[in-house]
Amino acid sequence: ANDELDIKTLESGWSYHWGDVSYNNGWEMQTAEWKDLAVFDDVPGRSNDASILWLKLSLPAGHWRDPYIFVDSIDLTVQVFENQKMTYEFGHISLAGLSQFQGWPWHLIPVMNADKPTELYFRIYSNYPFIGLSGEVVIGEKSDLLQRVYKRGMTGMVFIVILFVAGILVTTLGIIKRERRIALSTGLLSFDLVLMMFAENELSQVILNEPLIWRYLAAFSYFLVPFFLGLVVREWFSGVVRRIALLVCIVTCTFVAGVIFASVSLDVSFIHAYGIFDGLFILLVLALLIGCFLRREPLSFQDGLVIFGILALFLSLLMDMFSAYNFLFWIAHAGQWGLVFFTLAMLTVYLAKDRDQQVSLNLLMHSLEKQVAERTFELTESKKQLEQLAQEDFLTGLLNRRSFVDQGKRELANALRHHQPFALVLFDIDHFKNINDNYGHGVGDKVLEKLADVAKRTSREGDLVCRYGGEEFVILLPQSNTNDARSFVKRLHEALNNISLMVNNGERICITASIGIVIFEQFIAHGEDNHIYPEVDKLLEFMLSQADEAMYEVKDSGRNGIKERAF
Ligand SMILES: Nc1nc2c(ncn2[C@@H]2O[C@H](COP(=O)(O)OP(=O)(O)OP(=O)(O)O)[C@@H](O)[C@H]2O)c(=O)[nH]1
Repeated sequence: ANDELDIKTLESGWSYHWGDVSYNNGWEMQTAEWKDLAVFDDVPGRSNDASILWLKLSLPAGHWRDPYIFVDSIDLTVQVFENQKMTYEFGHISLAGLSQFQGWPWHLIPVMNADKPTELYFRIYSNYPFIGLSGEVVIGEKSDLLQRVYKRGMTGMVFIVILFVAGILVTTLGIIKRERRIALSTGLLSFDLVLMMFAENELSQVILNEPLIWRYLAAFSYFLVPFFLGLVVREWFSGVVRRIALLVCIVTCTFVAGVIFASVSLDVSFIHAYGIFDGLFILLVLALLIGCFLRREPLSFQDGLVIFGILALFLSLLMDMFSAYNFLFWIAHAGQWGLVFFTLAMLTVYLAKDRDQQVSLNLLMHSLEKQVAERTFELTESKKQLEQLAQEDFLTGLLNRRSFVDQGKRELANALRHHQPFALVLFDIDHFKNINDNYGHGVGDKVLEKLADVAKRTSREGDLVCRYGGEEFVILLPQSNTNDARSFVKRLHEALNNISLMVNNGERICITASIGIVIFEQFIAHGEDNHIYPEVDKLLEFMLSQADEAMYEVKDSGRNGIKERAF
């Protein structure tokens, strides 16, 4: 890029002089003792009290139209002289050689007479451990240099935008998903990093030429990184690391409060805090990382991603730090990659967490639905059972009296509507009392069960078989004419007579029954205006009483027989 744009790195032609040299009352540069400087950003032989360094740059003649020298950064303030005139000043260095920190912007220093060999003198002030020029020092056309610095700034802006968008995404998603604390802590950290990166970006200086303000913003957002990182870790992890994270937050806040107090009350510039903070930063983030690994539970994929993010952030800031201390060569945007990795890792974790929640929510819904379906099925079943129990006679399982009356009335109404004949059979076991008395109630029950079984099997599907009283049974036969009813009652009589039950002593019990039958065929044939019983509601009652009477006639005439009444 340097070749394309005709930009040259200024590697040679430098010499230095520690301490001030008179330039105001007589130009003493020629008499001052200059030593050759191989690398301009690491000037040897500084004594403890030296806060002024002079640098001399011998420039050969060049063919420039509008030549400028670009310097990445200067510690801390500078005056530049050419032809015994000050041509550039950043900050103000007094005659007595005192100055104040003004921020760390990049510099474009004009070169007035570049068409012939010229000498440039840099009067640099610093009460900071570092003094001199740092980063890149190049010469070129002003427009080329600006183009380069803007390009670099724009690259940085891409990282900033990614970080900003990721921050907004995480925060919004978190708020929607009601995970405010994780969302806010991650969002705050992202926005803190955005502020730090923007304040340090080349373009911030173009937007507002106030390097000191940008430095304040950059410094305090940097100092607060462990605090927000601590918040994220606290929200994300459980166990001992939460306590470590709390400690990290407290230490960071105390540090920031101390820096503010020192710069306001003790008039100590906050840039001195950088050196202390860099060490503290390493300790705090290491503590957080170790804390993350101290957990008893195994690390999940998401935990791993969070740790990876913190590690990337840590390494990138470490690289930035090292390059600032000249341990590493100047790496532009080294740190920014780490920040982007961190935010993207957090975003991925967040989305993964969101997906997991969705999946477990679906699973939960599924199992809930299943449980509800099972319970509903059980309830319906028990309801059915209860309904059946309410209709059944508990001993024989036949219809009980109440449900027989209900269903019987419905059947009769149907029969009348469709003009179909029907019959009703009522029977009673003869001398049942004797069975109870002779063999016990249990045997009596067995006889009743057996009898119910026989009655059920003898009748048809649609017949209503009911245990009407103790040993009294009723069967309603819908759609049965006289013939059907007679043949049924005959079959029933035989079946009942055939019942035999073996008791314990080997004796056989046989039973007989007295049966009354009422047949309604003529009534139906003559229509509902029949004078005998027009009221449908009372029809069943009437049939029952008629059957009862018929049955008692059998009893009176010696039992074990059938009596019929027809209407
Ligand atoms: N084992 C048993 N006995 C019952 C049940 N319900 C009623 N009984 C008995 O049935 C008998 C009915 O007796 P009765 O009304 O005198 O009539 P019976 O002995 O059958 O004589 P007749 O009907 O005149 O032939 C009584 O002894 C009742 O205790 C029951 O659920 N189980």
